[in-house]
Amino acid sequence: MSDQILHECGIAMIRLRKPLSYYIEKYGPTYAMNKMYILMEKQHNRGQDGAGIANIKLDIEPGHRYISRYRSIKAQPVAHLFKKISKKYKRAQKEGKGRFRDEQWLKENVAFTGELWLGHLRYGTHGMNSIENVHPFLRQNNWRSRNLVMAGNFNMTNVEELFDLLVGLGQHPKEKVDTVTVMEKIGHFLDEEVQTLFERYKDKFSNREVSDIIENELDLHRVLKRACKDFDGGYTMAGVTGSGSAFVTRDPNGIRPAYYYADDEVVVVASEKPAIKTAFNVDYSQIEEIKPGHALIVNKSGEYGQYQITQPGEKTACSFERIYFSRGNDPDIYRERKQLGRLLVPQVLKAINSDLRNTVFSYIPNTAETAFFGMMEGIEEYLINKQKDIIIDGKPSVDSLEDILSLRPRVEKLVLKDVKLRTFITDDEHRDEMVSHVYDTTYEVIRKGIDTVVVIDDSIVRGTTLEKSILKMLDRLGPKKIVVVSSAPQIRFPDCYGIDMSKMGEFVAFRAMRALLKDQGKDYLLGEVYERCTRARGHERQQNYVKQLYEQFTHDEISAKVTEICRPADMNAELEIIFQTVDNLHKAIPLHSGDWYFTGDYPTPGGMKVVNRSYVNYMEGKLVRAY
Ligand SMILES: NC(=O)CC[C@H](N)C(=O)O
Repeated sequence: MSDQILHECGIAMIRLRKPLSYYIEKYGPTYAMNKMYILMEKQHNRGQDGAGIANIKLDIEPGHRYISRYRSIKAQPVAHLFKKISKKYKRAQKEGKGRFRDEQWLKENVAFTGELWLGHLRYGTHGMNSIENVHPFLRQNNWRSRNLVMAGNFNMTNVEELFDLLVGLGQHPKEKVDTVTVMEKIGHFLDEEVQTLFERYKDKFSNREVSDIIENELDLHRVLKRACKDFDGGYTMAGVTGSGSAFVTRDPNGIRPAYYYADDEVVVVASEKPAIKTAFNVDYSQIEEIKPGHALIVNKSGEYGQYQITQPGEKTACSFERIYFSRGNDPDIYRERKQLGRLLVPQVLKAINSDLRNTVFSYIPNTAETAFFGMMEGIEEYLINKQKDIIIDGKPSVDSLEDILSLRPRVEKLVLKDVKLRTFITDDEHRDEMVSHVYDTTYEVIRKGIDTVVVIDDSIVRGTTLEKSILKMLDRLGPKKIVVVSSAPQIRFPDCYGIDMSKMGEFVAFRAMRALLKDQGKDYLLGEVYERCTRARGHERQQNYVKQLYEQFTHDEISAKVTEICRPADMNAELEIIFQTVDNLHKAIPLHSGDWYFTGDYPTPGGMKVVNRSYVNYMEGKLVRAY
């Protein structure tokens, strides 16, 4: 990925299903902490802002702490958290001696030794990047079962409405941060559930007995059904109660990912499968997806199941997870990325005039590497078929047979990513120069004026890194032509379900469409669409009016204009930018069909509102998020 887009959060949950002493004996006292560390570290790709972790101890006597939480916004937040936690363990080992292996002593004296863990990696899409906004969030209460600890990978498109609903319920929230809004909504119905159970049993039992009954009978299924019905967005929300029940619930379209594994020792949940696989060394086929519109609920005694929370809609899981965000060592994702590269081959061959002798193939590190392998397999296949044809035809006339058979695609590592250089010199010209050195290249492998360079990237969002860094750098090598290939289609519309790209005017595809309108004297359409968007404001069901602007042009016209925009002023080589088609995207990634950023087809009414609002913001010159 050359243009950085910030995105995503990751969740990690572990519930030990047997008494703590079982694990102490079998694996040692640090078992769950170690597993949690791996689970979170293997998802570090999902949170650039911070990380947090909470731990709940089951069945603690009154007077002892049973909820612990740490959060960090340090440069390596996961490592920072676990350094602090392991310090506690080390001290306990030193001071406790033999008691370090005693369940009772550990739980009474050492934090983070409970049976239930909830971890989170954050990239914020709402609110600032401050420690207060790092998950898990706590909603505290003196009744154990009313305590709620929450963390999520989510973005709601109707936070304002949800906030108003809370006020309507009689609450008085002190902030508008989306995680608080969502937690307060769930917390409200958790309170009601506890209260209902209390009313039911209070005449027959003492209050202390009722508390126990409540903890055992707490119906999170009912709580979530009531709380989630007004959510509009993409979400995987995880929560645990002070009494030790837990849930992870997923939006009706399955936009955000969630996977789990369970056996008689543990229930584990994570945003990505490879994290579970690596941490617990289980078979891939044993890791299941939490179904869209469902919640995985683990009750206080450790029983678990999936329950329907909202009416599941069409499954439109985010395809960007597969193209770029998620780790590429998931076997399905690996295959899909390769297939994305392979499907681009016909377009690539056209761009290089099938001249493999004078073409060098390369990729932008690191996320485009897998697509690159797929593209090269496709090129090799083409070559073998070509060689076969020539031999079968018996016409090796152009070259000698040996020449034909020895031809191999030329592959070089042309683009290297370096650390960002500090832009301490503040004038624009020098800042641009520093930006251009984020990447470096390999010299003397390109034949000047003869070779074409093909580089594949996973996506092109704003096009600025291409223009300011990569193309300038590659052009200095003196190639005849540069072909940039994007394994993702043109990003035309904003995201509002977890990826931080809601300012439409920044997308290079949008700028291209805008320039084409101007070239063709169709500028008047901008105002027409603006009117439609403003007239629709406040309406629940809206259409995506911005689509009409893109519909004026073909895929190729937009690609050609993107090429023009990204071309640095002083570039010598010819340039061509190629994008994946949406059809091929779906062929490569059939089970994750969420494609609103490419097509404008949002799966929820809130998404339609966001795209129109984003356009209005653009027209009014407001550089703000559209949700
Ligand atoms: N990327 C995410 O999932 C963000 C979660 C939440 N909206 C936050 O800003 O904290």
